[in-house]
Amino acid sequence: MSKNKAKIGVLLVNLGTPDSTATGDVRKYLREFLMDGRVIDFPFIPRWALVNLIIAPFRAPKSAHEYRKLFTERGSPLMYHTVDLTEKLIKVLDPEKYHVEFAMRYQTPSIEQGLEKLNKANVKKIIVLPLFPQYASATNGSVVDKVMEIARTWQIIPNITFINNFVDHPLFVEAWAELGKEMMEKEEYDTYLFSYHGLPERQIRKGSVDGYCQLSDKCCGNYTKKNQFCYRGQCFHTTRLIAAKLGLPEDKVVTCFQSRLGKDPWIKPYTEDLIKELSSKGVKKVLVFSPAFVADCLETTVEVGEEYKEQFEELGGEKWDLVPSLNSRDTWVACVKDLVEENS
Ligand SMILES: C=CC1=C(C)c2cc3[nH]c(cc4nc(cc5[nH]c(cc1n2)c(C)c5CCC(=O)O)C(CCC(=O)O)=C4C)c(C)c3C=C
Ligand SMILES: [Fe+2]
Ligand SMILES: [Fe+2]
Repeated sequence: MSKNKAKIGVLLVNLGTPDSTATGDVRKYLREFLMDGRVIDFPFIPRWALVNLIIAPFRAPKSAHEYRKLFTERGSPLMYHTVDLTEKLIKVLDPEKYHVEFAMRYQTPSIEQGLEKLNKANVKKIIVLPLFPQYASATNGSVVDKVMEIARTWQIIPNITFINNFVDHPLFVEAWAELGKEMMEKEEYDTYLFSYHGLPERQIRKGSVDGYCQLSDKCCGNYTKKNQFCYRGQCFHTTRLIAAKLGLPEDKVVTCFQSRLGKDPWIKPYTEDLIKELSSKGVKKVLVFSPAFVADCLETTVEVGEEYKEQFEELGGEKWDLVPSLNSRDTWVACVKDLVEENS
């Protein structure tokens, strides 16, 4: 390819993380994140009041304490794993064809900074890959919203392709199966628990085609064109694909949802309820997957790896092992490469 030919721009977008574990930085992060109307989908005034009068003042110190357990000498895992993934992707993609940048939906580096770099490089097209395997308005939808808010101010808007979700990409499934297999070679487990980030039920209903999703096993238990964008349906589908790849017995596999915030109903079953149920049935050894995340972060390492583990052990559980996330694992890098190339 000629050196003068315009390249394709690739923007990987992850959620974002506080700049440091200082309470002020955590508060700044929470404010930006939770004031997004796709995350807390209330009208502006009630959202502003909830975030600024309740969540930011009271939650920020508690969250900062949690982030102090998570950060390493390289900083936030969510950030450095995204950096590593980007660097590895640059190495495997054709350098004459692609210009790769990464950004965070909240805080830094911003989507605006990432897009400006691609714009300055005169790319002919931009592929945006939100690093969330299952589509949700609060994550992938919000990335699309932000990219368009910025691009609409440009005089020339190149072609922009958004990758909506990648739950059934074979290399995504393969990467999780490899990780699971590595854990299963060292230990035997009674139960395989798949814990996904939760969402308010109303956000699923708002996106439900013809009222199809009743938040039951009947609708979310199948993956069809009616619920192809239903977050809960996609999570159950992810579990089925990974479990099938690993040959796990169906009656040993459970799916649940973590991180509920506030009093409104979130999608069920809640992870903490399932832990109680499993313990009461005498389950002792659990292998936990968290495939709504592609990098280790607060939600995996601290919430699943420490807090839920503690709950399980207090109820008599013996083993609660968390499968590490995809991070910058080779099969995952190959998956991202393929997603980029097939959308070029
Ligand atoms: C209404 C609140 C929230 C919705 C909806 C929500 C959806 C959602 N989030 C992720 C991924 C991540 N969330 C993370 C942290 C986090 N999430 C919320 C709230 C909602 N998320 C809060 C308040 C926090 C901050 C932490 C805390 O104070 O407990 C993270 C971790 C970031 C890190 O720095 O490590 C991720 C990743 C998804 C995939 C999702 C919808 C499907
Ligand atoms: Fe979240
Ligand atoms: Fe459903």
